[in-house]
Amino acid sequence: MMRRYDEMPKIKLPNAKDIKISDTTIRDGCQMPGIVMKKSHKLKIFEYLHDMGVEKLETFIYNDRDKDAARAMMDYSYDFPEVTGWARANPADIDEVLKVGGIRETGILMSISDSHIYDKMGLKSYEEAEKKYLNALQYAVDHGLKTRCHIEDTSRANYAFVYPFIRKCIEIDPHTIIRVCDTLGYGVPFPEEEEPYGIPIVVKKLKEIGVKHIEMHVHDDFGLGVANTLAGLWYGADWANLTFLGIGERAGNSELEKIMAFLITRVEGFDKYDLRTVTEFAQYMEDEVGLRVPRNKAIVGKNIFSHESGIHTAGIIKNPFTYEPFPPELVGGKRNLMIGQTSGTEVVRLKAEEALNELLGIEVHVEKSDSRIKSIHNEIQKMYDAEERRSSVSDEEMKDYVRKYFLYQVDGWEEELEERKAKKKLNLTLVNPEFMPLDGIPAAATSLTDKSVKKVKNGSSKKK
Ligand SMILES: CC(=O)SCCNC(=O)CCNC(=O)[C@H](O)C(C)(C)COP(=O)(O)OP(=O)(O)OC[C@H]1O[C@@H](n2cnc3c(N)ncnc32)[C@H](O)[C@@H]1OP(=O)(O)O
Ligand SMILES: O=C(O)CCC(=O)C(=O)O
Repeated sequence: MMRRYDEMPKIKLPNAKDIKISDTTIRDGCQMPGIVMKKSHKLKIFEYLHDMGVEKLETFIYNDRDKDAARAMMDYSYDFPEVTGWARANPADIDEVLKVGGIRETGILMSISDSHIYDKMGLKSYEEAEKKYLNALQYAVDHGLKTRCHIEDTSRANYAFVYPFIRKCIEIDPHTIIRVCDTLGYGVPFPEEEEPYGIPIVVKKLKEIGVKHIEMHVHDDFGLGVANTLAGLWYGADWANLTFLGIGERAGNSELEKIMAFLITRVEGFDKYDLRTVTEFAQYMEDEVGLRVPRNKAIVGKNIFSHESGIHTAGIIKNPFTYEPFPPELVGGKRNLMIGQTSGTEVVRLKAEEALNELLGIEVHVEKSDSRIKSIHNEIQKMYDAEERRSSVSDEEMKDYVRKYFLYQVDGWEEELEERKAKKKLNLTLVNPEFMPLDGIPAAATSLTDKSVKKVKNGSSKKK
């Protein structure tokens, strides 16, 4: 049977036990136009990353602001994320990393594509680029740093230069992490595609030439960030470098929360990570860092556990597994059933029941076949037919519908009530055995009516 999350088979990833996550929200994420992070933001992000179990992060060290934040992060003395540096391929930049004190690893930017070497850097040849980059790597090693070689723009580079160059990097530092930077998102996850685009082939060949550690850093310009990062992991990379919410240059980076949620829920062996704070983390980014999180954003968007359409809500009410990829608790989220244009009667029944429970203070069960449910559904549908309403029906409005159809009628409600009493058609099923109906009318309802009728007559329960 496959009717529960724990009954679903998990995917096996050959090197699952070696895979680790590094974060670049505070580095590449900060490069996003419009994002300005204060030290307090960086520290809070650092804490959230710690809660999630992220192993490492990288940070700039170019000015006192950067250095101060890096030192403050290290002052937490957390085992993880390890705070690492970021430098261009210059001894001077590496000196800045060393000046922070306490940083044991740095990334070094080694721009590898022709346009980066010749146009951006103004270098005259591959040899000149190679000399500059290897010199910086040697300098970092000589100063006792662990290294990462950030091979920038690998997916638009000439591999007749890339592979021999990387061989020389691992001669200098056999344990260096080779970061495959898909800088403009040109990579593709298809195993048959060759260099420079094919991420699987690039990663496989790097392994073949003796690279021990490979990290994926993938931009999302063509929307393939997550697919390419996973392709890298599947073919032998052991690190994924990501940003929370995918913030970063242009279309951003591959999302930390997506990769982690995928690994935790779908792949064997990732219990070490914990995403229970990510919904709150996203809210923090919205409230404090000023980033708007789209409501349909995977994993953390407000809609991720919101359901409105008839078939979906009816399924969810019976078993949330039908239309939820994982339980909301896993990411600190909350299920939200709503009534809107595409809703059927089952969700109206549930929401009516909830409204009654709240209004009456007792547990009430309402049948889907109850004609009043149909009436409420019809009234709501008419509102959408008029094409004026653009939003869902709120819980407050639902209470008004329930007052109108279950507790009294707006026009002639007394007669209707008498008629129903006479016909004994006040057919709420009252689950609470202690509840004593008063002449067939729920007691709480009678005490509500005077006030509520006035409210309805004022028009506050009119269609919105
Ligand atoms: C793809 C990426 O995300 S790369 C990271 C991008 N992030 C950032 O740029 C943010 C941090 N940057 C900074 O604070 C500044 O740019 C600094 C401190 C690094 C340098 O500032 P400046 O000296 O004023 O240089 P500026 O920013 O104008 O230009 C960047 C320089 O870096 C050089 N550079 C680019 N890539 C590399 C590289 N791989 N190795 C060494 N130098 C490089 C450029 O050639 C350029 O120098 P040039 O003008 O002498 O040719
Ligand atoms: O430091 C890196 O990851 C390389 C620069 C970069 O951000 C990129 O290539 O996209």
